[in-house]
Amino acid sequence: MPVTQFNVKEKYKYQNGFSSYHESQAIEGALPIGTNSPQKPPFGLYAEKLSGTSFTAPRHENQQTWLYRILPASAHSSFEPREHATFNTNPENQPGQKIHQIPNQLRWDPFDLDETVDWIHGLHLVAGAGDPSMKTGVGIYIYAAGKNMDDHEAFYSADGDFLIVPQHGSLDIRTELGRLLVRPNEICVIPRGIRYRVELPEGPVRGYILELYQGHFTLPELGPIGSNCLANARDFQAPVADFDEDTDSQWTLTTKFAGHLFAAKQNHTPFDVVAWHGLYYPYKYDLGRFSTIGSISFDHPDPSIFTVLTAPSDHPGTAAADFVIFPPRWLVQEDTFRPPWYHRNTMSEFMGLIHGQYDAKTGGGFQPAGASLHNVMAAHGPDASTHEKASNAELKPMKVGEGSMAFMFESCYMVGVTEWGLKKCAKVQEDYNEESWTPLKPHFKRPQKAVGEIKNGGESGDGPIESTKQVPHWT
Ligand SMILES: O=C(O)Cc1cc(O)ccc1O
Ligand SMILES: [Fe+2]
Repeated sequence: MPVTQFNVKEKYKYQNGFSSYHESQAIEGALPIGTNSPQKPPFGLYAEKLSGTSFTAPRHENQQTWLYRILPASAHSSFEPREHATFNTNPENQPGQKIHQIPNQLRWDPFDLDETVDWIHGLHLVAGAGDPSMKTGVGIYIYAAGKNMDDHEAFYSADGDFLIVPQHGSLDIRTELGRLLVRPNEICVIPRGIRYRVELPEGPVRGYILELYQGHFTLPELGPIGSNCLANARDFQAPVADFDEDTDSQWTLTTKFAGHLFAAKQNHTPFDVVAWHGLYYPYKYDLGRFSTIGSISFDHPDPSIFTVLTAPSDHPGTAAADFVIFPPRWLVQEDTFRPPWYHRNTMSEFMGLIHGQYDAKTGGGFQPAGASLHNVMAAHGPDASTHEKASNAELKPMKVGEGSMAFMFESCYMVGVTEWGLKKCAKVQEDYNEESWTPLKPHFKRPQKAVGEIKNGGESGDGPIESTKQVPHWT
């Protein structure tokens, strides 16, 4: 049924807050009061604990949820391997070959829709780093599906948290903890282990996923920005408890475990959680609510000011993965080359485009549903046409990115590209570098009389006495 044919507000109910201790009960009285695991939980429910961090994780990191359900999650048959030869999303262990580590800048044409498959079979690992079995690294997926998951099938990834970025079509995600409707320009996070099924109420879907094998996403520190802006905690939405009473039908439970699929059977619905409370739950966020910060004087700031969510590595300030967006915003800087600077980064940068045009690439090659990867130290920056425009533009206040939303998965890891990402998808642009940066012309003009040229590196006393802003330009 198209989204427009049911009442969205009726079907999907949310509670607001990031990292908030939530509780929800579909039936009044289903949540035990003052105890997590009473001898007999209310209404004959089973109490079950879902741990998203180790029991002993420090309080500020600890994430767990108590579920009160009709039957425990363990009531299923043994898992059997499924599609072992064809399905593998472990970056370290790709079938028949190692992952390709490529120093080149890479760009992909828009990925195809595929109406023949469901959510599980629409997942394509395009790039990644690390190994889910060691709980290190990330997987970057393109998804494209056109079929609902089977009516009686549920899925979970044991490998990591899914950060889902829809580019086309809506996802109706029924999770154990409740329902989420996630549309383009919104994102959601489904933490490791949470069972869900995906329906496509508006037809085919396509988008991007970052699977985080280590830790969980959190909001970035705001530092001198203060206590508000960027993604505000109250704009994150978690579902409310929503259950079925079905102990009499055959279900398939499929898991992705170390990159491989396994399936088990059970004769009751996995969506039988009547009440829950805790800190470990799926959530969604509308990117339109991001309160963007930027320079109001000069120079182009680091894109970290656009971080929606970050997943820290063990080293403070260095993310295993950042999710960064480039929303519509005003640029007002004076005497500044306003697009991103030319740069090389020790972090890898995978970018996608949900809609519109990204302001750093106006040459036409970076399109919605496409992607780019500027791996560790791969030199990149505005393409020649963007450079030409930006270095000659009259610097009035200007709105950029209107109707547009680009994003970046930035990671401290070198990300390898899979066989699918490099060849099978057949979307890699052969001439990305040649088109973007080879046309750049040198503009350097050595001054006739080298007024300020400093020999042998100069001394600290050689610098101008006045503010640098008053020194005339060289050329
Ligand atoms: O490469 C890119 O387009 C992403 C990016 C944007 C920006 O504003 C600054 C740095 C950066 O890597
Ligand atoms: Fe970059």
